[in-house]
Amino acid sequence: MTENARVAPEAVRTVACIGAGVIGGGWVAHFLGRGYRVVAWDPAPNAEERLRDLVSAAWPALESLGLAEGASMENLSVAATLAEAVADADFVQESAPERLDLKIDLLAEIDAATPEGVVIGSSTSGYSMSEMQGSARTPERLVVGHPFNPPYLVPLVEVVGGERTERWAVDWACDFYRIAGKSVIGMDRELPGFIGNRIQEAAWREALHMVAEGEATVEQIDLAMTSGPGLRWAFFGPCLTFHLAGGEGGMAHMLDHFGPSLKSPWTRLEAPELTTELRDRMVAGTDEVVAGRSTAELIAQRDRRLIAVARALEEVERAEAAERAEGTA
Ligand SMILES: NC(=O)C1=CN([C@@H]2O[C@H](COP(=O)(O)OP(=O)(O)OC[C@H]3O[C@@H](n4cnc5c(N)ncnc54)[C@H](O)[C@@H]3O)[C@@H](O)[C@H]2O)C=CC1
Ligand SMILES: C[N+](C)(C)CC(=O)CC(=O)[O-]
Repeated sequence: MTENARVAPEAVRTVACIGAGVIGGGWVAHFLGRGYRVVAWDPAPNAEERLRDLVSAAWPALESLGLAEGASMENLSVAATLAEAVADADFVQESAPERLDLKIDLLAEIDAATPEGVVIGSSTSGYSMSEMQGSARTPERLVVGHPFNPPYLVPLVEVVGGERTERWAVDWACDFYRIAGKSVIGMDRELPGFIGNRIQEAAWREALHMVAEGEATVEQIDLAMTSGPGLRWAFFGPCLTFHLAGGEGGMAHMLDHFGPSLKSPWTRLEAPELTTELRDRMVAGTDEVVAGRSTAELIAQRDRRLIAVARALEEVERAEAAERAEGTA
């Protein structure tokens, strides 16, 4: 149902990036690295210089990952006005500050200036599109495309529409982001914080509780994640990781064994009721992800990946230390 779109996702040539700070600039670098022409607009007086610096700094990483054919920093232009930036766009990515009033007005302005049938994605990290699309004339083409920082290296983008978004726009955006090299989660309903932020904000809230109450230092919290769960989450995620915590009994044994501790005061958050339905859903969902692999196979995969991540980090750290010693870092 993407016939409502002006161009097919695979025919996109020009992307407009509105707002070019940390995330907008990261999107610009990503799209350039993938061979698109990018037109950016940002109202800050030093925006162009800052953006070109960000892209230049990102370029070596993009080169080492492999640039798309024709990819070049020369394909970036910075427009003088928002209307100029979106005039020839096949897709628009909005990455302005996270303020609801600003997003509502800006998305209406982008919508009014953007050619018909062009999908507009917002990088918002928490607002729902239903909250933001109220003033747009054609809200049916507005979607959330929530990235992770930096968008040119972290692949995930979460895509979801609002109450007034049409299905074709969500499908189109999912297809486009995939073609543009992203790992896409297309969501069929709006959730506060989407999926990734909902998970990481829970950990973040606990970290802030611990620092506020003097229970742990920032260093301890970061070490706890980078030497612990974070290493595993890079490849298995919390569900498959805890499946292995149940040994041969897998997720079922894990929930039966450790489920009651969800109610213990380890966490300051309200715990969900571990109903039979939730337990069974977790076990079935984990079985799908396991896809027939034995516990031994999963352990071997996990260990190979842990070693690979550790080696890769060591290599980077050694290179940085050598650069520091040479005074180049
Ligand atoms: N920083 C992060 O880690 C992440 C941020 N996001 C989302 O990305 C969006 C941008 O956040 P950041 O890049 O971190 O903020 P930022 O403050 O680094 O960049 C915002 C940019 O928007 C520009 N701007 C200000 N008013 C504007 C307007 N009316 N129209 C267009 N641009 C305007 C600013 O000059 C600035 O360059 C937010 O919605 C945020 O929630 C999403 C994922 C991660
Ligand atoms: C800090 N943040 C909530 C804006 C972070 C994100 O939205 C995603 C990320 O990059 O972790």
